Amino acid sequence: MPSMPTTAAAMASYDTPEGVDIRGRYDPEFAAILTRDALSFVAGLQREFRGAVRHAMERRRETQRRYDAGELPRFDPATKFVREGDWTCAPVPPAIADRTVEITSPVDPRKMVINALNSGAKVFMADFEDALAPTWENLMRGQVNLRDAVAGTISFRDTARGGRVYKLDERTAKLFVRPRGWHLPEAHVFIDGEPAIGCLVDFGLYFFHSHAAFRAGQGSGFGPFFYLPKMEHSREARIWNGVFERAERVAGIERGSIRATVLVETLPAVFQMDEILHELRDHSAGLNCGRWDYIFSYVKTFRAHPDRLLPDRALVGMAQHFMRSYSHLLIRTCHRRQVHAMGGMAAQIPIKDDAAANEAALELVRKDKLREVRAGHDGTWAAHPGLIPAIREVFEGHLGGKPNQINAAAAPADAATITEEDLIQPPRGARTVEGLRLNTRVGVQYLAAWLGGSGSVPLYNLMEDAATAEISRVQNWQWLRHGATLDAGGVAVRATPELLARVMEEEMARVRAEVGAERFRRGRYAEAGKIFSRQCVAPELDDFLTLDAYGLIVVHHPRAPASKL
Ligand SMILES: CC(=O)SCCNC(=O)CCNC(=O)[C@H](O)C(C)(C)COP(=O)(O)OP(=O)(O)OC[C@H]1O[C@@H](n2cnc3c(N)ncnc32)[C@H](O)[C@@H]1OP(=O)(O)O
Ligand SMILES: O=CC(=O)O
Ligand SMILES: [Mg+2]
Repeated sequence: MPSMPTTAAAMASYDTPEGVDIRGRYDPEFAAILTRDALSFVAGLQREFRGAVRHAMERRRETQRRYDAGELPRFDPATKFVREGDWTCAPVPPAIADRTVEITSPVDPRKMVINALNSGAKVFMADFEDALAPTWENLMRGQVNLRDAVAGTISFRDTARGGRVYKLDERTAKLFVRPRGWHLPEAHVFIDGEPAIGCLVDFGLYFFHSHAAFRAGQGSGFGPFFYLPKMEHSREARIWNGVFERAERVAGIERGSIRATVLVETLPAVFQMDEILHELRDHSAGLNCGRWDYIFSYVKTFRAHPDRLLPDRALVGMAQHFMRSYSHLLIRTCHRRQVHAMGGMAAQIPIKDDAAANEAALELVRKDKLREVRAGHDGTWAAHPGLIPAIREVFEGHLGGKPNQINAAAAPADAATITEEDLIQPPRGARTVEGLRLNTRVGVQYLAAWLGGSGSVPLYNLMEDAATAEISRVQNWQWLRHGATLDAGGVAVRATPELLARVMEEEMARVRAEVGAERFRRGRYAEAGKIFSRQCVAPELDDFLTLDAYGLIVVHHPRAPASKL
């Protein structure tokens, strides 16, 4: 735990407008972001949209209660006219016609932001969401990094690498920024006595400081560009559209300047893709298959349906019928509406110490990307710069010089006839105690890293972030809740809290041996183990592990009693 600040800088405070209270640490660098005008802009967004956000979150809970009572997600008969209507989204801005390879990374560390912009990818998605633990320090440093990246002045001197200096190349990737989801509060910024809505802080501060430089540079007259996560219904897209319109009005820039790609990464949202694009039609930059959160959402949506248990996490890939159907329908929907249909993230990352294993991992990435481009995706994600040459080769080889396949109206043959049943068909495969062990080992290590301030980490040669960790948590919960039968090397055993307790003890010992006693003691592994166990056996499934654990990373200055958010 950091001690109370005593320097003059730490005793200074932010210059805030009426009704705004900053409870995060003071830092002169952060103060250049948290200016009175920028905070007034954020407060204006909060005041205009907080009622609609509250309502949307209540509607999520209400809809979930219906799923819990046995209803299945489906297309909404009331918006059939939108799905069947002949409309298109606004033309794609020339600056982002080519999005064949997009790299993602958290908005901090600074070095990673520079590396991502220089990586050779067409787009860099800078993340306040799945890849970032939303500590005050991470969020504010992230804002500083983004401002400097758009200004073109970002640089970094790496003392750990003999003082190597990082700065931007001549050509860089186009920047997209992903704010947090609607559900997350920002407990270091209070507006009118309540925590601000996290994504409005992320969006508002970045937009305020960078829109002019972005449009003049990166966006060639358009922008800034965004990725929007975890929406469940088009009413949530309508709120974002309102936020964009307000921002454009306040900034005095043309309507339709801001563009955003929506991640279709919840099960309810797949039934709303046309409706989401329609709400955002003047601000849309297409849809993306956020496959990891989508799997998480499948479990969450069907939490009360014992007939829809997932097999081991490693078996829930894009070849499963419900996943393939989702990706194919997304491609068809986007191309009908003349916007990009973006593919998702393969979780493999380079393996440094084993050439054969590295080649095998790269081959899996190539296969995944080939499937995507053949199906009609216009671009895809990479988690690491080392994957970009292989992914570019696959996409550019297939597109033959075209920036995308929107006008080719590419879509798989089955896409026009995908049914509600196709989209929810239970995945097939074995459920094993080994799967329970792996979920536990990965979930605990991810949570320990997240509590320590890292939101994306390499574990067992895969990239793990909040979305992939959520699958581990909810899958354990689901198996325990419904007493799933698991295979233990040919013997059938039932998933029970007692089994989890035993697995937890053994896996904690294994993690301790793997990371070493010293790192285990200094890290927050024991605390993470307790939280993860509690979440797996909770009578009611927690909506988000990051929301449940958020209070543990909130640090108020001057120190207030522990947050009870
Ligand atoms: C489900 C989803 O939402 S996916 C999207 C959200 N997830 C992400 O964005 C995860 C992005 N990826 C990462 O965070 C990282 O690649 C990790 C944590 C998985 C692995 O990171 P590391 O262990 O640091 O990787 P590694 O040691 O191989 O890094 C080598 C170099 O590549 C750089 N690098 C690694 N990943 C990235 C990245 N995504 N963007 C930019 N640079 C990167 C490192 O900065 C390092 O640079 P250096 O040689 O100049 O020092
Ligand atoms: O955000 C992406 C995902 O797969 O989740
Ligand atoms: Mg996600």
